This record gives sequence, structure tokens and C-alpha cells, in this order.
Amino acid sequence: MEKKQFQAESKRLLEMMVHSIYSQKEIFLRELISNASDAIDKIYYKALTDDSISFNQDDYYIRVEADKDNRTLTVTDTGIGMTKEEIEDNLGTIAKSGSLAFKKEIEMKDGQEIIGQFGVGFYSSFMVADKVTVYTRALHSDEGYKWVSDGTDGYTIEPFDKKEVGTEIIIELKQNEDEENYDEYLEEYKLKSIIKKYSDFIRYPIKMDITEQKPKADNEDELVDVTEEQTVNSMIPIWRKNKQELTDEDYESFYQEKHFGFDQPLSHLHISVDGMVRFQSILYIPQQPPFNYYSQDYEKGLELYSNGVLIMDKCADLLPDHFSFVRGIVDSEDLSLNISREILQQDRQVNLIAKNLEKKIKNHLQSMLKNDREKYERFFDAFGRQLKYGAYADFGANKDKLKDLLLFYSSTEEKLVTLKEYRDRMPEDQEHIYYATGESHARIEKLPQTEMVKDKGYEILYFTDEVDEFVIKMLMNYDEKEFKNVSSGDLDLEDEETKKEAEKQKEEHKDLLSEMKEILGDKVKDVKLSTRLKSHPVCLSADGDVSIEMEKVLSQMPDNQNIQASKVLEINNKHDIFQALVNAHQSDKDKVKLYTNILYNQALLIEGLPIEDPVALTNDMCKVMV
Ligand SMILES: Nc1ncnc2c1ncn2[C@@H]1O[C@H](COP(=O)(O)OP(=O)(O)OP(=O)(O)O)[C@@H](O)[C@H]1O
Repeated sequence: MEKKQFQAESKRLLEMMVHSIYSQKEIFLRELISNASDAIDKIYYKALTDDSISFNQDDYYIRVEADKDNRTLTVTDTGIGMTKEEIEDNLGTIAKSGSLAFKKEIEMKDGQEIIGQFGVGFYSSFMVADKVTVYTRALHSDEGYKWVSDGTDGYTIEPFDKKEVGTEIIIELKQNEDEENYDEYLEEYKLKSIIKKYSDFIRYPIKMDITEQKPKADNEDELVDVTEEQTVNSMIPIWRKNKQELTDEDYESFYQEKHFGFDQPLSHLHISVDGMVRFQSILYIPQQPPFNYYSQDYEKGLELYSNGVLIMDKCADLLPDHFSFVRGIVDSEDLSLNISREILQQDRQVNLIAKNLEKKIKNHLQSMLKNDREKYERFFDAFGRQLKYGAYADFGANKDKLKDLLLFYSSTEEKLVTLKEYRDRMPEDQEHIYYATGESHARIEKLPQTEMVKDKGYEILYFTDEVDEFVIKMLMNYDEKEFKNVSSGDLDLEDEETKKEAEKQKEEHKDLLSEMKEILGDKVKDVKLSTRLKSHPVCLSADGDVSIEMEKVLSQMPDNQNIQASKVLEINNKHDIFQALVNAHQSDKDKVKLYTNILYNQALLIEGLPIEDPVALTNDMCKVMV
């Protein structure tokens, strides 16, 4: 007999399970039944697609059996079973690797979070068990195995002569405690109610011996206890049920049973289509993104069934990238069982289903936005970035579908608004949709460049997400109004008189401005007098397509190509510093150089751009002070 150690991460999880004070320990049964059902799915699928396996519907079932004398609970299935390697891979390591790693220590407490949020499958049996024994024999395998563990540090594996293919799991219940009566899990009514609650829609029969009082055969007036094997679950998949019959709790149970997310779903959709292609689907939007959502590791996709038989765990082709956060299932009687991953992409039915789902998801989000704004904002907080990526990706191929689902923070409303809301509020004389970019709302609020636009009474959208400005460049305009960065060089908001005065001033100070440009060299494209600044001395504006914020984002990219905004240093000629520059220009060339360099660096700082030579800047500042 081989004795093996659990992997370190699994050990910690087990420890939490064994000592768990999690209140819903009963979910262990849901997990075991769900695994059993998955195992039958696998063999059922094989039987349907491989003629060499004979198949009889009645052969596929799950059985739950309580033994009060020995205080054991047994869950048996006629599924695909496990080979020795599979036992070690699956029962020796935690299935969801990384699920522990990403949870912060502090959140783990006694494991409550982990258990509640992930369900952690097979391991949850150690919440109620002192010892778990698994007998299993894999399809096409001559040998069976016995796996035993008390859930502390390791397990043993030995060959075992198991007659039938499938798996039998025996739970030896813990001793009763003050707060927990484990004997409950031996009671027929309790087991039945747990199965009804969590596993009613499992498509295979879950059988149990049920004792009922029945009239005696020879004397109808006398009742006797009769024990018979019965199927406890309704076996109707939830997606085949009528929406009206289902409660929110039913949908939540299914979400949890399937481990679609580690939280309650934010929203669900139940779809039944009977047109060019027939299918049923239950889709969920989780509340929070999975820990790896915004990374390469995340795999999008829906469970795909062909007439009730699972054919694919995660069918990516059913979901566009912009809705990759959606989880759920699709079942269609029009799909071939033998469909392979390669064929799938070209499959007409799959494409039709995908198109239909995309439309339904979009409509669902739109109606949430319209009817439950608070919920939509929670959704947007979690997944809005994905919608923005979607609008930007593929050269904007999906931008028109997505633009009305986007939200941005508004300077005047002080909350998230849609582009349509902004557009509807625009005064007649407003030519553009204005936006400003920065790290935070507070920081944008203080940007000198916003002053003039605000003074005009115009609303500004605040962009704090890196992708925001790229999205807007892709959209180009909304309802015929172009987007304009408040930092762009050509705001053109001044009235005629101001423009004339600016021209005059420019002419008057042209020598000073060209001297400053010479001092700064290639660092700036131009130095000019600002018409937008009121109280601030300087700012940078960008001339051309690349804004300063875009320059920052692009510089962070792995393939940084050193794309730079074409910067213009703007000076406020109404600020006292300008007079100081004018005076210096007349008498002290070194001072002009000193002031110009400091002002340029100040403008960089305001924009959150790196100072090229901090030592030189501090030396310059000291020169001014002494
Ligand atoms: N009754 C069973 N028959 C065959 N294989 C099983 C059975 N129970 C568990 N397994 C195997 O062990 C693996 C681990 O099970 P576990 O419940 O820990 O996680 P999971 O089911 O993979 O993930 P999750 O529960 O999060 O969906 C399963 O994926 C499956 O391969």
C-alpha cells in the first residue's frame, strides 16, 4: 500500500475543511453529486459517440446510501471512474490551483470564504468526515483502486478488485459536537431535502432508499413501513424548466453548483429560442471578476450541451470577447454530438446561437442600464473595462454595439453618465464632447487645462482608465459630435476679442517666446501664450493625434516604441510669473533660461510626466531661492 502526502496547498485547504465552522456543511453532498454527474456525463458522451461501448439509459445513476449503524454515507456513481494517475492528480491536489494563492490571508479566516465562494469540490467532504474512502474503476481499465484519507496529511492508494466501472465514495461521519449534529446526514428527510435543494436538476437519477408507510397488502387499514429505492430528483435540467416555475434561489443554486463564480450572480438570463436554431440557455453575470479575469489566463466560454449531453466545458466560440465575463450553459438539440473544436468555429448552428446570445446579452445590459442604474453601475465597475476593450479591439469593429453601454464620470453630474446623456445635455453652442485624462478624478479636477472649458459651463468627461482615450479615439464621435481632449492645442473656445488680444500679445512677446523655445529645443514643439489658463502659470498641451496621457500609456507597453505627444508649453501671460519673464528677457538671459527650465518641469509635473533631470531641477530651484 502506498502512502502519499498531499501537496502543501491542498494540505492547508484540508486543514481548513477539517476545522471549518462553515455553516453550510451540507454542500459537501452537492459537490459529490455534482462530481458524480460530471463523471456520468463523460461516460455517457463516450457511449453516444463510440459504438464499441454499449449503452443503456438505466445504467446511469447516482446512489446515496446512509448506514446508521456504521455512521457512513455512501455516494455511488456509474460514471467514468478514475485511473490511478487520475486519482493522484485529482484527489491529491486541489483542482482549482491558485484559488488559495490569490485570496488574501486576512480574508481566509477559518476558510469560510474559500468554502463559501469556491465550493472546493471533493475536499468539502472533510467538513463532515473523519475519513473518506474512494473505490473507483475507470472505463476500459481492468483494475480498480481504493483511496483512503483522514484529511490530515496524506492518503493511501492500493489496487482493489472493483467489479463495475464507476466510483463509490464512503464518508465516515465525524463525532457529533455541541454545535453540529453530524447524525443528521444519516436521516432520510435531511438527505432528501439537501438533494432537492441543490441537485434537483441533475439529469441522472439520484436514487435513495426511502421508507414510507403503506397499507398492508392483506389488510388495507394497517400501515407498515416499506423501504423502496426511489429517484429523489426531478431530473429536469433547470434550463428546460419554465421560467415562471423558477425562483432567484434556483438560479443561484445552479450558479453555485456549477461554480460559475465565487459569489452570488449579479444577474441572470434564461433564454429559450425556437427559430432557425433551437436552443435553451442560462447565462449569468457574476458580481466580481474572477481573480485572473483581466489576464491571459482567463478562459471565456459557456458549457455546451447537445440535447442534454455535455459536449464541451468551455465553448469559447459562443461568446464574443467583449462579453467574456458571461458564464453559463447552452443546450441545443440541433448540434451534432460529434462536433469537434475545429469544426465548431465554422458550424452554422453554433454561429447562429452565438449571434443570438450576443444580442440577448446586449439587450439585457441595456435594460439593466435603463431600469436598474445602481445595479448596472456595479456591473460596470466590475466589467466596464472589458466593454471598453471591446469597443477598441479589432479596429473598432464592435464599437457601435457597445458605445451606449459605456459610462464615464462627468464633471457636472459628479457621477457616471452615458454618452447619450452627455449629448442630450449639450448646449446648442457646444461643438465638441470634452474629456480630460488623469490618474484620478481629484487630479483631473485640478488640471489647469479644464479651467476654460468649465468656465464656458461645459461638461467634461473624466478619463481615469488607461483604455479610455483609446476607446474615444476609436469612436471618433458620438451622434456627430467629435470628442476633444481639454488639453489639445486647438480648443478654439475664445471669443473674437480674446483672439485678437492674444494675437497682439503674441506679436509683442514673440522674441521672448522664441527664445524660450530655443532653450527647450526638441522637448517642445512650441512655446506660446495661453488663452485657456486663468489662475495657473503654465500647462502643456498636445498638438496632434497623440495626447500626453496616451504617451504615458504607450510608454508602459512591452513594445514601447517611444511614441511621444507633440507638446506645447503654454504660458499664462496674466500670471505674475510672466512679468518676471518679460523683465528677465530685457536684462538677464541666464534668468530666462532658469525660469524656462523650471516652468517646463512644473508643467511636466502637473501632467504626471517624469522629470528628465531632477537634479538639475532642484539645483535650478535653489538658484531662485538664494
Ligand atoms: N465521482 C467521480 N468520478 C470520477 N472522477 C471524479 C469523481 N469525483 C471527482 N473526480 C475527479 O476529481 C476531480 C476533482 O474534483 P473536485 O470536486 O475536487 O473538483 P472539480 O469538480 O474538478 O472542480 P469543481 O468542483 O470546482 O467544479 C474532478 O475534476 C474529477 O476529474
